Amino acid sequence: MSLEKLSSNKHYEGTLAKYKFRSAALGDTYTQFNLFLPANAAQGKVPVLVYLAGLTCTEDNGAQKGGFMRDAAAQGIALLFPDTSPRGAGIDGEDVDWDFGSGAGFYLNATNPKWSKHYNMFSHITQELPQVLEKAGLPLDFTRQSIFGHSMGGHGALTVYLASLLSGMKQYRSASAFSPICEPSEVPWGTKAFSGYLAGGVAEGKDRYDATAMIGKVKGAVNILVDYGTADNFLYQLHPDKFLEAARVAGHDEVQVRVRKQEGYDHSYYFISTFASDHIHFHANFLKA
Ligand SMILES: N[C@@H](CCC(=O)N[C@@H](CSC=O)C(=O)NCC(=O)O)C(=O)O
Repeated sequence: MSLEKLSSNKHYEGTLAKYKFRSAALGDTYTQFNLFLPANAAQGKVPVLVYLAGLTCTEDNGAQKGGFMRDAAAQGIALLFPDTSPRGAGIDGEDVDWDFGSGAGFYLNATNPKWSKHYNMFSHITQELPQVLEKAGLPLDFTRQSIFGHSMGGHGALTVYLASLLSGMKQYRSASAFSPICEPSEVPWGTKAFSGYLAGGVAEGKDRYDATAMIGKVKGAVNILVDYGTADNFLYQLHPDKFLEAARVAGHDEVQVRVRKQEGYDHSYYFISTFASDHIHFHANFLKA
């Protein structure tokens, strides 16, 4: 599990580096990630904010187009950008569709035997990456960790965060999302992923990986921010209104769950980078508390 550094660039007085390692969680395939370390990481461990990208993305989309680094550098927060799926697993059909298989890991642990050796992005994000980075001696404080993401990655951020609360682990301090798939068990992207990756199909997905179903089960306080655009051509896949309604029914008020409707914005990184600063500052409130 040793890390190989592939590139390094000075960025806002810190460093953005790309690494590669052989992942056990992803079935012994090579995976890559980008890591931004702010300048103050030279003095000691810094908090970590994990960014999960969407369908068709790699570890590069958020790092190159998200516009997150200026504020992360100013706040002294590291940014971790994992890939969105295993690569080159050699599974029949994994490279056929853009919304299933490669580039579309959905941040779950597959239980369908066809996919379960490799498609374990949930374990990769929540366990393997923190262990590998800590073992490598990188100056990261995983006791101060939060998570955010876009679209499929927004679904990932919300469900990883809520799963950690429901398990009692509280691994993450806060979660935020740009145009997340909030109710995957009711929309085409999600039902396709759950039917394919999970032995128990959509019912298993609804129980374990559906933010709208999960938020209703969380009893304690949550720290969640969601932004979506009214001109998003994928809005029918997202259901932010359903997530908000479920949160309110469960007693989570606007301090705990804030869902913002942004007029005229679409699904792109132009939208994400417009509100990037808000999301970094939202997480900084909890990571630096
Ligand atoms: N190929 C698709 C569009 C794919 C797309 O829009 N991907 C989004 C994430 S969608 C949900 O997870 C994305 O982030 N793309 C990468 C980027 O840099 O914009 C089509 O043809 O419609």
